[in-house]
Amino acid sequence: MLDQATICAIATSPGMGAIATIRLSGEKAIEITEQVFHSPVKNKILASQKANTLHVGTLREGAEIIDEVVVSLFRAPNSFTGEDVVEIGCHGSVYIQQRILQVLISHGARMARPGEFTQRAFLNGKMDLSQAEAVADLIASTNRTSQKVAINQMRGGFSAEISKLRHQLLHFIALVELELDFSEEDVEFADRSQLKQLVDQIASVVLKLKNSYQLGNVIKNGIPVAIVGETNVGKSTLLNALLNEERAIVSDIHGTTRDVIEDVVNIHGTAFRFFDTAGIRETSDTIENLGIERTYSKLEQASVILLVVDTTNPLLLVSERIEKIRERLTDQHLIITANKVDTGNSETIEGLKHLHLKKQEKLVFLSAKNKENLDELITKMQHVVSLDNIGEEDTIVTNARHFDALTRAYEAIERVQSGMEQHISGDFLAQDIRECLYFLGEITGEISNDEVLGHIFKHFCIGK
Ligand SMILES: Nc1nc2c(c(=O)[nH]1)N(C=O)[C@@H](CNc1ccc(C(=O)N[C@@H](CCC(=O)O)C(=O)O)cc1)CN2
Ligand SMILES: Nc1nc2c(ncn2[C@@H]2O[C@H](COP(=O)(O)OP(=O)(O)OP(=O)(O)O)[C@@H](O)[C@H]2O)c(=O)[nH]1
Ligand SMILES: [K+]
Ligand SMILES: [Mg+2]
Repeated sequence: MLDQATICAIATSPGMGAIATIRLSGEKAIEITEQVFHSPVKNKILASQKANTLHVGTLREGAEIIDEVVVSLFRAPNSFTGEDVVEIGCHGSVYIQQRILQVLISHGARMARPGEFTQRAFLNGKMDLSQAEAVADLIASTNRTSQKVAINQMRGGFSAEISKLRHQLLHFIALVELELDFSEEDVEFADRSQLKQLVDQIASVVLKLKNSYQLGNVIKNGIPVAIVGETNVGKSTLLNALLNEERAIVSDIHGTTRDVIEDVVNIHGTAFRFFDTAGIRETSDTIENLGIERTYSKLEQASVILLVVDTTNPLLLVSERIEKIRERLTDQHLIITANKVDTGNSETIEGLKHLHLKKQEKLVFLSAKNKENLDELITKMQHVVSLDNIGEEDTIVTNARHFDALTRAYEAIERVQSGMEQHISGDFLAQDIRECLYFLGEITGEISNDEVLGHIFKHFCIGK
């Protein structure tokens, strides 16, 4: 339900910058501003100004001037929210911004809830729900890839795909219903092989979208990289070097790291989520063993494994460690990171150079302590999981809610597919198709309720 109140909020980051923007939206946006704004132009009335115009003047409380401001006018339905919108550009002082908010509220506006401007844009049909959600993703984007995916979704890329699917599903229902109409005359009107082709095509698109979430999750949360190896090989030193920060404790004591240490860093536009882990060794220490168990579980969860080996150790030992980890991997990429080349054993280094690498494997020699050759490691990590080839047109699902809906839509489609194999009658097929439509409608917000909407918009920032 859309309430009629005129809402206001600071749209810019509080306490930062020379200029701040306060935004009002609603029927009384212009009227309320009128009462506190004074133009130096004689007899200028905001109410009679054209849409999309700017006006310089003073913002006052009674006779007192609070600030010199620029006011921008947008008129319904041509605004971000679809309502009358006024933006007040004032000076960046937190005190001034608060005073202006107070004076607007005392003239009848109320504070906007988090995400309420975007929620109104959705309720007024300016955008669908997945586009509104992309606004939040865009604000939170930290690199080129997450920005690209969010802007594509905000501009309706995902919505267009869903809408295409909806049309195909409706076409399917129409064909099936045609068949039903003629069934008494025993005519098989809808060519079932054509129907089958249509449903298979829909299923493959839904599956593609659903599966893109694996990549979408990586884009949103960073590529998971586990740093593993024996104790004291320099895993924590490597983490610190990659983060450029003394994040983990480094010492020459074996078993220094006990728990998983996690941090995200943006390297040349790609977010990596690193996990420094407890060194693997035989030990009777209970806590350390719990830590080692966590190391193994991170090994499973990561897409890239940095296996750190210590080149000051004998070749045989190092080779044995590599083999042990290889045995445990499924489809993760392995980068064997031969550390401590500054004091390394030359026989070990030579031997490693001749190590036979499998398809998903790479080898890099470096010194974590001296930050020597880190660039080569970074380059190799980027090659391993290249996100650069995400095209402008590719739709990538990054939102758990969408993934959930797609999963259920796909289940419904699978029921249609198996129903067709069993020559089930058209009205049962149509029922599952309608269910599929329902779940797709949840993504765009055609199907929604206050609870779902409340949950989505409360995670937005205030002023958005
Ligand atoms: N000052 C300001 N900057 C901003 C926003 C804003 O609301 N105000 N935005 C807020 O997110 C973003 C830009 N998005 C916007 C999207 C639509 C409209 C808008 O007024 N659309 C109307 C009118 C279009 C027209 O005049 O051609 C419309 O769609 O009908 C404004 C901003 C980022 N920068
Ligand atoms: N010479 C040299 N020493 C290094 C290098 N990298 C790490 N070290 C040293 O190796 C020792 C162990 O380093 P850590 O980073 O704590 O090793 P770890 O693998 O995290 O150890 P655990 O957490 O105990 O498993 C420290 O004394 C580091 O200074 C390197 O590239 N060269
Ligand atoms: K250590
Ligand atoms: Mg450590």
